[in-house]
Amino acid sequence: MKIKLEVDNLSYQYDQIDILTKINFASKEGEFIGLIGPNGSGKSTLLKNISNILKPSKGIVYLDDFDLKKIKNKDLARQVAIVPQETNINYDFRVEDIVLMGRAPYVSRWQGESSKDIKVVRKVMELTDTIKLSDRYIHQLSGGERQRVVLARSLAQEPELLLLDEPTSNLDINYQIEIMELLRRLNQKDGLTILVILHDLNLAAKYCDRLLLLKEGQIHSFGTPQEILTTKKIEEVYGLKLLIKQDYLSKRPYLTLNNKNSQTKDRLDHKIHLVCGGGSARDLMQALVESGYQLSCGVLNRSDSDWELARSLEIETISEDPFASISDEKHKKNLAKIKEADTVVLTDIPIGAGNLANLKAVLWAARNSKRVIVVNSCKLKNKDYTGGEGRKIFERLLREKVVVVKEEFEALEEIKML
Ligand SMILES: Nc1ncnc2c1ncn2[C@@H]1O[C@H](COP(=O)(O)OP(=O)(O)OP(=O)(O)O)[C@@H](O)[C@H]1O
Repeated sequence: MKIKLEVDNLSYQYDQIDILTKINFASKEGEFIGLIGPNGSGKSTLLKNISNILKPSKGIVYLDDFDLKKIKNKDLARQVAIVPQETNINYDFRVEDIVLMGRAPYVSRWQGESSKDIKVVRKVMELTDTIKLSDRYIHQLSGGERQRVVLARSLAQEPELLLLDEPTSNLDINYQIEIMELLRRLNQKDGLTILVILHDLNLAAKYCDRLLLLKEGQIHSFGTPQEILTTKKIEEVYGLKLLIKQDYLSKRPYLTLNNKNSQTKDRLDHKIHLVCGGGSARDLMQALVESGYQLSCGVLNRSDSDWELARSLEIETISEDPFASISDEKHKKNLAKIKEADTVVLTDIPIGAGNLANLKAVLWAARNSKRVIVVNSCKLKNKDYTGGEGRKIFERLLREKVVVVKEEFEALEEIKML
């Protein structure tokens, strides 16, 4: 059965200092939640409150609608396991014996461990690749090996809710991926509900269903990776401007450092309106933002990949319904943005009926002495889904005074030459 976690109005104080304030959230059954936030924002404290290591100063934690405080320790240990941040173990036991300790909630005091206990221990040691460490002593292990042993011990509890405090912090890149993949399998196949603290936001984006973003002991926001990992929210919480792209296949965000952070903050006094679509501005859009240009986009159909990217970069965008042709209203807005712009860039959009108005808008720009840069690659030359009408407009455009470049990066070079 999948377990549901609910945290109701939880506050926590250390030495009368508020560490967590009014935390409210609920997981769905069998959900994979990432807990993110800067150092000291209260992530570990929240995890400890949920696992009963700390008692909330106010508020209640519910497991499947049962108040956690009222659940007996042994029962709780069958439902909830925690993999702590600190994996130092004060006693020097063999690895296999440490993992076997995870069976304590099941082992009868009189009969000792059963064959089932042994079977579970073997299974979780295989899953965590710790079998080969079975006879080693815990103090002989590296930080990463110890982390996997502690995870194995928690899995041996066969919990329904697994809480993990930075389980990948000591792991090399191979084990990081392996452990996250293992957690995903346990979540998807066995229905294990997971709440995991992660500092690596890309791992969080890749694996979690939803992210709980903490700031100074309060929930800043809670939602899907796409909703949470936006440049705006990350800047609000971490004070850092990151570039956020979207993975082409999974559609999940991924973050890269913006090397020109300071330049981005000093925005250039140059407005660019980008007419794009279908991923044709994938690299250019980010490069322009990174370079500090004031960017607008339009008209883009919602859910188009360029629209998604523009949204994640928080670029002002004129949007149209998915697959709809551009309405008069949106066309006018597009022209208004073009009027404001210093430069208009047309990327390699496919010429479909939906894009005719966009082509007309760029033609209007060129005829009204706007600086227009056209990324003219073969798709635009060859593919016209409008029975020739789009092609005619495009040819008219090329007869105007426009700068034609072949590839996206050349458009950026051209803009920079101004
Ligand atoms: N035992 C303690 N006594 C007093 N204050 C504490 C104690 N443990 C943590 N704190 C404080 O509580 C706040 C939240 O700490 P917590 O460890 O929960 O943050 P975190 O988000 O997990 O940080 P990190 O990312 O660095 O692990 C911090 O300001 C910390 O200094």
